[in-house]
Amino acid sequence: MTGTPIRVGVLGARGRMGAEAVRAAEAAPDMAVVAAVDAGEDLAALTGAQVVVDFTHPDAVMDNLRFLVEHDIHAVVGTTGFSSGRLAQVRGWLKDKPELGVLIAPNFALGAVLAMRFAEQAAKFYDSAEIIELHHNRKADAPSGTAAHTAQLIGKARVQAGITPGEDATTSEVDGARGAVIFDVRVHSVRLPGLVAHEEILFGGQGETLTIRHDSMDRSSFMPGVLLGVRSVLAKPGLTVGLENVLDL
Ligand SMILES: NC(=O)C1=CN([C@@H]2O[C@H](COP(=O)(O)OP(=O)(O)OC[C@H]3O[C@@H](n4cnc5c(N)ncnc54)[C@H](OP(=O)(O)O)[C@@H]3O)[C@@H](O)[C@H]2O)C=CC1
Ligand SMILES: O=C(O)C1=N[C@H](C(=O)O)C[C@H](O)C1
Repeated sequence: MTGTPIRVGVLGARGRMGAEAVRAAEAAPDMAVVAAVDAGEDLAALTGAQVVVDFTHPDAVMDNLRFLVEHDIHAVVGTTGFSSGRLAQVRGWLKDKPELGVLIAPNFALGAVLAMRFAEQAAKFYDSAEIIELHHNRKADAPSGTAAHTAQLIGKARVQAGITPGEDATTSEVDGARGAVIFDVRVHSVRLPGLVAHEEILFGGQGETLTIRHDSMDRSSFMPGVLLGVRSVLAKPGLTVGLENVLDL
């Protein structure tokens, strides 16, 4: 490595993803971990960092982000739970910080990012689509941030193509049996021990179906994306949503 390493802090450092991020950044030749902070610990420990990676909880992430922006620290955020209202709030905080970058990505796994892109492309050709996301049973939020983002991409692509959602003859339903509706797309959440993070995007058309599936078998799958995020956020001011925006897709 030549040059000074990027000073990295990790929030949620003792969690499943945070611990993995600490290990990955420590192993990266161009990074040095200068702070590892978990729940109940003082955020002031992060003030020596150039970039902080956040894998905490949807209830905690906005306070963390406000602190980071206030202290001119770039942020790479994997924590889920970002509504359009929350994103607007972050944009507002960044208005007076023209050099600061925040990257929020619902999924850092390359395959998951590609699956979302492929789903967005397929959405123009099918009026019927449903998503099944499958995760470990320690996950706090449902549906997953990835599934919600995928549904949004499909919904927007359909609107752009002038496609209305296809027929669904269901008139009698046990509550929840047809899943949650996000941007007119049905999303079904499975929670089981043994799983890590999986998503299936199903399209139905005349006499055919198309299934796009991604599996994270291990949390190391997210790390190349996290490290790429840390490297790119320094040169990408403002709010960026989605790793696809720093990949050459
Ligand atoms: N974008 C992506 O690619 C991925 C995103 N995720 C998302 O990342 C988030 C974390 O997932 P995961 O690691 O599995 O969850 P964990 O529960 O394993 O880890 C979260 C950690 O954050 C800690 N924490 C909670 N609040 C704070 C706070 N205010 N400040 C500092 N630390 C805090 C928790 O402590 P305690 O347990 O004591 O509360 C815990 O140690 C989730 O939103 C998940 O959906 C997960 C995988 C990939
Ligand atoms: O909690 C998880 O584990 C994951 N969360 C993210 C999400 O909600 O999409 C990303 C990945 O699916 C793993």
